[in-house]
Order: sequence, then structure tokens, then C-alpha cells
Amino acid sequence: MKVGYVFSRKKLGRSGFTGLEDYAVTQCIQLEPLDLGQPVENLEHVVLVVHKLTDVIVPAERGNEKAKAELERFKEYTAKYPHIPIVDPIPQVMKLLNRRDMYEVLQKCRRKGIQFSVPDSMFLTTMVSAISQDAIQFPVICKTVAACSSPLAHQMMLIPTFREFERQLTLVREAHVNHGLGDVPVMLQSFIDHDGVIFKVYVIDKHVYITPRPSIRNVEHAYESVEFDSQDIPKQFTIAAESISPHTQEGDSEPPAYPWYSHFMTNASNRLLKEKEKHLDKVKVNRIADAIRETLGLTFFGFDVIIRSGSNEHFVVDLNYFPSYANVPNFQKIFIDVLKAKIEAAYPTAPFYPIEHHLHAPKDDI
Ligand SMILES: Nc1ncnc2c1ncn2[C@@H]1O[C@H](COP(=O)(O)OP(=O)(O)OP(=O)(O)O)[C@@H](O)[C@H]1O
Ligand SMILES: O=P(O)(O)O[C@H]1[C@H](OP(=O)(O)O)[C@@H](OP(=O)(O)O)[C@@H](O)[C@@H](O)[C@@H]1OP(=O)(O)O
Ligand SMILES: [Mg+2]
Repeated sequence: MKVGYVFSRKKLGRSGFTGLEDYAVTQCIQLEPLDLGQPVENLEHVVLVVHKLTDVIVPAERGNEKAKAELERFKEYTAKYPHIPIVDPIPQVMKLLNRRDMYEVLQKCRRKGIQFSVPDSMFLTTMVSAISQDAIQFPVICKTVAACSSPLAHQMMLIPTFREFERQLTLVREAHVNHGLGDVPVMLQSFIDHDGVIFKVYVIDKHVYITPRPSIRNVEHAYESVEFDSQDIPKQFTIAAESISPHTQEGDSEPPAYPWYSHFMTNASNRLLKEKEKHLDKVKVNRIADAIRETLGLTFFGFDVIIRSGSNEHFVVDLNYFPSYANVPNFQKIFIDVLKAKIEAAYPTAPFYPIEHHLHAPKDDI
């Protein structure tokens, strides 16, 4: 059975996708890229489409001609073959394109009675919009309202104090600095001290995988704002084994690769990680995953959890459609099993044939 997919070249280069087509064949699934550059008539018939179409929608919305044409082609395709399930459906995925909608989704999940928090957030037309000192608790992180599928969506600024916020405004207004955050809608979100450890939660249908990652250290004193690119944050800790050197201290970091590096907990001790993991409530995290799945009707998503220092308060700070699934054990098996279950649900009477058999079957036989 053929499953069409639409993923960016970057995504297909990720480790989880390496060898996926070959593995899928062993499971009677033929994964085929949907070439949105071709007329719809030339697109092969498939039984299901899986995608991260946000990578087409976002550039299309920004006027990219190639992306606009591809999106049109995708719409034509779904109009022509309305019976083919799109996993996940585009209207649901669209709810994660911006952080305002994401915030609403998380609030809705909280109303289902699960005890978790979302940091206070406020939305500004641009960063130079005036705010009063008590509008939000500082420190804050300034994030673009646009949530994904563009480099700018990952440009952030950690702003320790209101005074420093005002200084940044002056710099932007006088155009002394020209960071991308200066003239786009932004969200200010209260920064929560969490000891530099974030938990990435990756969800594939009912499968939930949680893994710790380096994050921002606690803000213990005022400093100048820190601009960073969230995609450049190291994806794993260099574990500082206390036994290696008596001079090694918890939180010592590697030589900075970026000016902002020292603000991140790149080098954690096993003790700190264990301590943080002890506070992680996996049952709660699973409940949050269930609530998001039910609220949005999504199969593929990820969210980020931090635990406030000195407490058990869990915060969700980000929610993404089709994240990296980096290091998820058995990713390929889980992914293909989930696709098979979707196909079986959509076509309950059609058995899975070995691919050779299917290729010789009549065209409208799945
Ligand atoms: N409210 C917060 N309090 C403390 N730290 C935060 C907060 N929000 C974000 N962070 C830190 O900043 C990082 C980037 O934030 P966020 O996840 O919102 O960015 P993103 O670009 O949307 O990420 P992704 O690459 O997952 O899409 C987080 O991984 C975490 O380390
Ligand atoms: O680049 P990576 O492979 O790490 O994956 C990142 C992914 O980029 P990709 O979908 O183009 O791969 C990002 O997507 P956009 O927000 O830009 O849409 C976002 O989901 C991050 O959370 C993922 O990083 P993670 O934090 O899960 O590792
Ligand atoms: Mg994140």
C-alpha cells in the first residue's frame, strides 16, 4: 500500500527518517514523496498522506511563490481525492502555527482538570508597543507569535528586567539594533526558573516519550538581554561526572560557541538530572499528552515541560506539530505501526498484502 508524504529535505535528513522507506517496505508500506511540483493527474494514487505541511503553509503565507504553488497543488489534490485520509488534518495542524492559538489550546487542556501551568503570556503587535511595568512578571522571554517553520520563529530574547526591556525598546526604536524580533508580532512570556533542565515530550498517537535536554539557567541577577536561537540550544548534556575533577562544578559549561551559551545549562551533573527527574510526574505528562491529543485531534506532536525550581509545579512552555522525535527508541516501528492502524481504520475490509502483490493489483484496489 502506498503512503504519500510531504516532508522538508531537512526533516528527511534526520536520523529517524534514514532507512525509513526500506523498513516500511518490510511492513507492506511503500512510502512515496508527493511531488507537489507535478500536476495532480500525475500524482500516484495513495491510501493515506502523512506530512509536516506547516513547512509549506508558513512560507506560502509569507508570499513564497514556490510554496504558494505547492499549497495550491495540495489543495487540488485533496479536493480530487477527498476520501484519502490526511494525517494529521490540516485545520488541526493550523492551530499550532502561532503561539496565541497554542496558548488557547493549552488553556483549554488545563480546563479539563489536569494540574499544570502555562507561564503568563502577553501578545504585542510589535516589540516596541509600550507596556506598563506591572503588565507581566519579569524576567520574560520574548518569542515571535509565529511558532514554527521559519528561522525567525526560533529567534528569542531573554529579558531579565522591565528596565532592560525599556532599554531594548529604545534600541529598536532608534534602529541601533536590527534583530528580527524588532518589527513582528511577539509574545512576552514570564520566565520560570527551572534549574536549566527541560523535558521534551514526543507524542506519536498513544506513544509518549520523555527526554531531558539542556535549557536556560535560573536568572539569579539582572544582566543585559540575551538573544538566542532556540534551534542552536545543545540537544544533549555533557555530563559533568563529579569524580572527574575536584574543580568541576555543577553547571560548569563548555567554552561558549555563541555569546549566549553561558546562560544555558549545557553541562549538568548526574545528581541534578536525577533530582529533576525525581520531580517529573510522568502520569501527569501522559495526561497532558492525552488532553492535547483529544483537544486537537492530532497524532504527531511534541511539547516542552519545565518544573519550577524548588517545587513540583509543571509548566508547558511550547507545543509543536511533528517535532524531531530525536532519539525516540523504535521510532520507525512506532511510526509505521501507527500508519498501518490508520489505514486499517480507514479501509477496514482491505487486508495488508506484501507490496509486490499490491503492485499487481487493480488500480482502485488498495
Ligand atoms: N517560559 C519559559 N521559562 C523558562 N524557559 C523557557 C520558557 N520558554 C522557553 N524557555 C526556554 O527557551 C527554549 C526555547 O523556547 P521554545 O520552546 O518556546 O522555542 P521554540 O523555538 O518554539 O522551540 P522548538 O524548537 O521546540 O520549536 C526552551 O527550550 C526553554 O529552554
Ligand atoms: O530541527 P530538528 O530536527 O531538531 O527538529 C525541530 C523542528 O524542525 P524540523 O521539523 O524542521 O526538523 C522544529 O520545527 P519547526 O518549529 O521549525 O517547524 C521544532 O518542532 C523543534 O521542536 C524540533 O526540534 P526538537 O526540539 O524536537 O529537537
Ligand atoms: Mg521548544
